[in-house]
Amino acid sequence: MVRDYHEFLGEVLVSEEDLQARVAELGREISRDFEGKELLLVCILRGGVLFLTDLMRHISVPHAIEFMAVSSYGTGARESTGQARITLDVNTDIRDRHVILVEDIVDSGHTLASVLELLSMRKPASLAVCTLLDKAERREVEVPILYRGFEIPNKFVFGYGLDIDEFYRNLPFIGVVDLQKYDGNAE
Ligand SMILES: O=P(O)(O)OC[C@H]1O[C@H](OP(=O)(O)OP(=O)(O)O)[C@H](O)[C@@H]1O
Ligand SMILES: Nc1nc2[nH]cnc2c(=O)[nH]1
Repeated sequence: MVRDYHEFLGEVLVSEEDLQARVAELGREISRDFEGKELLLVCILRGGVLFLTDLMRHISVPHAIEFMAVSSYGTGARESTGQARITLDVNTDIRDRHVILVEDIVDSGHTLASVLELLSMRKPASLAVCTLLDKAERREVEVPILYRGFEIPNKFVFGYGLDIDEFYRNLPFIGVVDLQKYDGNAE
């Protein structure tokens, strides 16, 4: 049974109000930076979906959207792993286009590093990263982040696209998981 998140919510790290305000700011910033141009927003599934759909409502320059999926291997569901493999590629030619990668969170950096390596070989006009959350303390490979919603501490978070064991992505805020309570009460 999927449990009520109140049973293991440590704290609300970013409220719905603060999230929405920051997403709107990022959208305005991107719109200013790309004025007169056309954009391609590439969302990395699945966590980035809520962020993408809110962000694009605040981007006033013309933009198309595409999706990629990456699977990582290794240590366990709540640890990043150092290896990432593209399992779903964009469905369009990105050559000479202005591309922004949209992510929910950058942790070790391996997911983004793999995607950036692949896409940069295809010679886009520009390639930038927009992430809602940056867990900078955990970085293992440097990745260039142009647009950043919030830098967050090294805690496991959920909500607004981010899952715990695939659930809770629908919550409108970012919460910290109290892992002792979550794992301790697991069936
Ligand atoms: O910087 P990294 O250490 O590579 O971690 C970041 C990645 O981890 C999460 O995806 P996850 O693999 O949990 O998939 P999901 O988005 O489908 O939940 C997140 O959405 C990023 O893509
Ligand atoms: N749900 C979730 N996924 C992540 N992937 C990397 N860090 C995190 C995190 O804190 N929460």
